[in-house]
Amino acid sequence: MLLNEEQTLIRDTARAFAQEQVLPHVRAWEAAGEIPRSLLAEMGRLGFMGMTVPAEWGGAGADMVSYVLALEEIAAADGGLSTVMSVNNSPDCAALLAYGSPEQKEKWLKPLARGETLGAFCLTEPHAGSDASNLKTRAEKRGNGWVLNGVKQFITSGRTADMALVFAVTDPSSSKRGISCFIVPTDAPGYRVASVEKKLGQKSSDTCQIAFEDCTVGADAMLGEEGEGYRVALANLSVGRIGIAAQSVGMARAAFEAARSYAQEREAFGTRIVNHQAVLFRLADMATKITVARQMVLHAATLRDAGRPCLTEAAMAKLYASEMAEEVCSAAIQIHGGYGYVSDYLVEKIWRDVRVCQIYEGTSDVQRILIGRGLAAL
Ligand SMILES: CC(C)(COP(=O)(O)OP(=O)(O)OC[C@H]1O[C@@H](n2cnc3c(N)ncnc32)[C@H](O)[C@@H]1OP(=O)(O)O)[C@@H](O)C(=O)NCCC(=O)NCCSC(=O)CCS(=O)O
Repeated sequence: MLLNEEQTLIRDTARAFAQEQVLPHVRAWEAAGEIPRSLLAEMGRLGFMGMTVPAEWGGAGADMVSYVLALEEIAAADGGLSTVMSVNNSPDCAALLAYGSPEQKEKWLKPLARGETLGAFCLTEPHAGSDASNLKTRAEKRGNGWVLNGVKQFITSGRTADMALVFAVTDPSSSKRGISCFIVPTDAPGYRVASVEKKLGQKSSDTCQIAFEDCTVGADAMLGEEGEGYRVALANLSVGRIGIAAQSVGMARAAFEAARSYAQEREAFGTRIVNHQAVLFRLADMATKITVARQMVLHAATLRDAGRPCLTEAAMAKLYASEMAEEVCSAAIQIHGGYGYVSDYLVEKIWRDVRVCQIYEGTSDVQRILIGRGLAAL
């Protein structure tokens, strides 16, 4: 796909930012389990935290193609940071843009899209991941507002976010149509970070279990209509999944580039290892698969920009790109030999970081369900 001038500029800006201001620090942030808030603020100033949000609501007003290009660049520097960016953009900003009232957009979307505040997305529960409508978190009407009780699991930015979109059952007798979405400030009494998970990868971003204990919000906290929450979640997750696919491409590309550089320097059997056909063919396969995945991402994003349905294409992009990325990152370790397995080189980190792309925002098998439904509807 050929990029236009604006898309190229956004990609190049994101690449320079990621390589200069992110990459040199990733080991330190991984060790600290934290990304400096000043960096997120800078990303906000560059327009990366609300990329497809129109300027009137604090965003960059860019298209989806530009968004996935920028996300690939950030992911090529740090997987954890790309996930924070991804959740903030979509589902969070996207859901507020699509379902928020003008007052909600003014109060919550503008600062989120500008990178002045950070968002979390609380759908998953300890017993309800793929089976996302099987929620136990309850929201009960009390006085003029709502009281939330329940536990949410695997919440990106749960400790650092300023606000969260929280999905809770408002009518237990109505199944999927009894779920509503609430905008909850994380300093509301009753929002408690129950634990910060110890993870395989993406350690720079926090992933938390959040307990809602008589967490009280006003009537104006509901996003969308009562009972519309499950739709709000699924509609925005499907778009968010194009972003996860872009992150997968970015991490795979970074591992590929590291392996190519290493192969051009390292010598074995009297020559640089890139001259061994086994290594060169491995690099050729890696580059081909990354290119295929990127085209799938760009295709899904282009459909989205054109206002065309892209549910199946988004699911296909996430499925292929995330599984490809693990394979490519493993091949990059193989090219590095023993050095690929130790922390002197980044490929071991990238391999750890990319694994979750096959799990979060819908596992590979959830993507297969969605693709299968798309095929059945043909
Ligand atoms: C496995 C599932 C795909 C199963 O979905 P369902 O069969 O339960 O859902 P449906 O009955 O098909 O849809 C319900 C409702 O929503 C509407 N809908 C669905 N998709 C869309 C869409 N793309 N756009 C608009 N509307 C949509 C649909 O029409 C129905 O509406 P009506 O009732 O007819 O009015 C699903 O459960 C699934 O995707 N599971 C995976 C969940 C997942 O990805 N979880 C990760 C969440 S991330 C998180 O919580 C924390 C991590 S974070 O990233 O920080």
